[in-house]
Amino acid sequence: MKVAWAGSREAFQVSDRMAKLVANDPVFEKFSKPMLGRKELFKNTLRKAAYAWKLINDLRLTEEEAKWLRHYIDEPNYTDLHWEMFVPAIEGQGTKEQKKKWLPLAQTMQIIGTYAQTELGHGSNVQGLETTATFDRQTDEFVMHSPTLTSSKWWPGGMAKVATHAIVYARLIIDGLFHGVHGFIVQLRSLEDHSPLPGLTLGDIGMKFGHGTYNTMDNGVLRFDHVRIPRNQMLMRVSQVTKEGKYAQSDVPRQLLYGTMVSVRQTIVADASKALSRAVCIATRYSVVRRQFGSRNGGPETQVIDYKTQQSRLFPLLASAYAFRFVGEWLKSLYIDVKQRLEANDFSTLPETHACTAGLKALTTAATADGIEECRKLCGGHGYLISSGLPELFAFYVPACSYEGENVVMMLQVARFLVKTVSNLGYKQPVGTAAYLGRVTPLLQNNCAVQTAEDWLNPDAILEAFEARAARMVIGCGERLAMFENPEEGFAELSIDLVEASLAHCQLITVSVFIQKLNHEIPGNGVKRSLEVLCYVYALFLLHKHQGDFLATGYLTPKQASLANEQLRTLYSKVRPNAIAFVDSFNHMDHYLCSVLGRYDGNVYPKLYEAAWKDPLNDSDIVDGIQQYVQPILKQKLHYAKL
Ligand SMILES: CCCCC/C=C\C/C=C\C/C=C\C=C\C(=O)SCCNC(=O)CCNC(=O)[C@H](O)C(C)(C)COP(=O)(O)OP(=O)(O)OC[C@H]1O[C@@H](n2cnc3c(N)ncnc32)[C@H](O)[C@@H]1OP(=O)(O)O
Ligand SMILES: Cc1cc2nc3c(=O)[nH]c(=O)nc-3n(C[C@H](O)[C@H](O)[C@H](O)COP(=O)(O)OP(=O)(O)OC[C@H]3O[C@@H](n4cnc5c(N)ncnc54)[C@H](O)[C@@H]3O)c2cc1C
Repeated sequence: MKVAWAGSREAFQVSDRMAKLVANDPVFEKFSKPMLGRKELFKNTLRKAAYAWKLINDLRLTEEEAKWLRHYIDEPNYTDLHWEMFVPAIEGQGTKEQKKKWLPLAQTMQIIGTYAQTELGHGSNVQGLETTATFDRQTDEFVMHSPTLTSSKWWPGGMAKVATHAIVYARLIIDGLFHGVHGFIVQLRSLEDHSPLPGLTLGDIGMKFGHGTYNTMDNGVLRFDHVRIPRNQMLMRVSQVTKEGKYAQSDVPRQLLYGTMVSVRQTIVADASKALSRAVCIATRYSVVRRQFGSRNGGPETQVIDYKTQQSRLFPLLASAYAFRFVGEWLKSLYIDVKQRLEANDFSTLPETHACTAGLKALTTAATADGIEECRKLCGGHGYLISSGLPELFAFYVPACSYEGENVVMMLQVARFLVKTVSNLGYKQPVGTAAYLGRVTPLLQNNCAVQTAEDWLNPDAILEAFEARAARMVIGCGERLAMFENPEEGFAELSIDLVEASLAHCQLITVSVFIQKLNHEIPGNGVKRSLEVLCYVYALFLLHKHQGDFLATGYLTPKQASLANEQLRTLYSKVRPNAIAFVDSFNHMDHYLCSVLGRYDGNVYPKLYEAAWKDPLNDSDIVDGIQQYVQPILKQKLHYAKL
């Protein structure tokens, strides 16, 4: 099962080796983080990042090993942006010459980069960005400028205090004409003394949600006051500006400029499965340890994991962690395929890849953020302690619903893809994840044939249900859209339904990938049978949660929906015996979980009690302030005007 979760034996070995390397190195201790002030916290992160970079070089780690090392260090910091956005942006949007010049500097960290796209006034709407890059043909330079307060670059990670360079997205202006938003390599700080270069105002945007989590990252604000950069620092794979000031758009889609975001969105889906698996591991292990009520004749109380309500909240999240793991693997292969096609200027799968990365990013991050919070609640009061590991995990994770594409905005991109697919049905057969829309007649006409709860243990019945639901919602939106004279107005008016139809489409993808994974990639019987149970839990949980869609579209009867719920209850009883095996298969070390409740040894109460005494407030019995502010109250016998 560990290999099934890791994806392969080799992947398991790499991640296991890196997890142990981090867990066994005191430099990467993290329990004390919440007690540090912002400056200490940040300096601590710089120290860890420097030590990690030395480890990577001393141990000659591979790129894959280094990714896992950074992952298990589990601390947002400037290297995230450098490796996951700055370098990929140059790789994806730079010319051969630009890659030849900048990549060696970036790959040896002689320069440290960030990705500066979002501004105070615009994040989702990239075409609305205000920073300008005006071409000066006299000097063969671009003049970077922040014309308004809202044009201030705002949020880029690592930009406030560390990054020496940035990919800055700005409006290209030539002779007063706007030629779209493009990326520009801009140096921010001196490589000698790290001071901001002339014309640049740089700072941190302030503390973020949760204490010890994202405040290890220096998300920055940046303003330009007519800063000049050479013309060859505009990323020119997609579009070019000649020395004479002529703008040329290559025969590649302008959306390749968005390629870095697509790349990160597909990694975010894999990250969602990791984050959700951490929370589920903690909540499952604790639910086995925790006993409450149910004692018979002085015997032990009931383990809370045996309550059906606890199972109905926990096991769908366990199943979702596996579903997101598998769909993340599938999405990565889709992304690798599109990257290879782009090399050959084949853009045929770019729209679908964009829709899948956008939609699955939104689906998995929303479900994971909600799931982490549910896991905190599943642990009762102790889930609210920092030592449970859950509050910090939640605070670290929730911005994923906003960054790399705000979730609703992303779902609207899926809707745009689906509407276009439906409008082309007459003369273009949909393929890939939209292929089911090419079979709408049976999907619109045939209703569910399930007669018993057992009938739901059939992948074909489940697949047909999810295809019919999505098809009927998408086609329904298409039909209502057709009634609007102005398609854009119709899209805006129907956007709520369109987002719901997009969610149905994305849930179909996750269910379908889970089924495919079981049918084609999981060998043998034991692991396969166990994962089949989780696949049915995932699918039937979604069907139950969204039964309104299945009923409203006429595909399911209330009886069939009730049979699905009955089967779900039965499935929970099948998950229960393997619950700990499922979470142990994540191979999360105690260091990574950073949770007293989720300890592998289950030794919760003594360790909870021990952790309490580490709080600085327990350094003394009579703490500072008692004499000055509490004793007087006790002695003054003051009271309300009217007792
Ligand atoms: C740092 C990484 C560490 C490891 C990774 C893990 C986690 C991350 C950790 C922490 C976070 C750290 C950093 C966070 C960074 C950021 O957040 S970077 C900034 C992210 N910002 C966004 O995502 C902005 C979202 N907005 C957009 O992408 C675009 O504005 C939007 C697509 C919404 C609209 O673009 P626009 O140009 O206006 O296009 P249209 O809607 O008009 O569509 C025109 C056509 O283009 C197609 N299209 C749009 N985008 C793409 C794309 N990416 N690829 C391919 N095609 C695209 C669209 O479908 C339309 O096609 P049709 O005309 O319909 O055919
Ligand atoms: C922790 C963190 C790290 C980040 N790091 C970086 C970074 O390194 N580099 C970088 O460039 N950026 C970064 N960002 C910024 C991030 O990319 C943006 O915050 C994100 O893209 C959301 O954009 P926004 O803030 O403009 O949201 P908005 O779009 O302003 O969202 C506000 C509300 O408006 C709604 N809305 C917006 N448009 C529409 C529409 N057309 N239809 C319907 N509803 C709509 C949204 O659904 C949302 O409910 C980071 C953000 C965070 C939180």
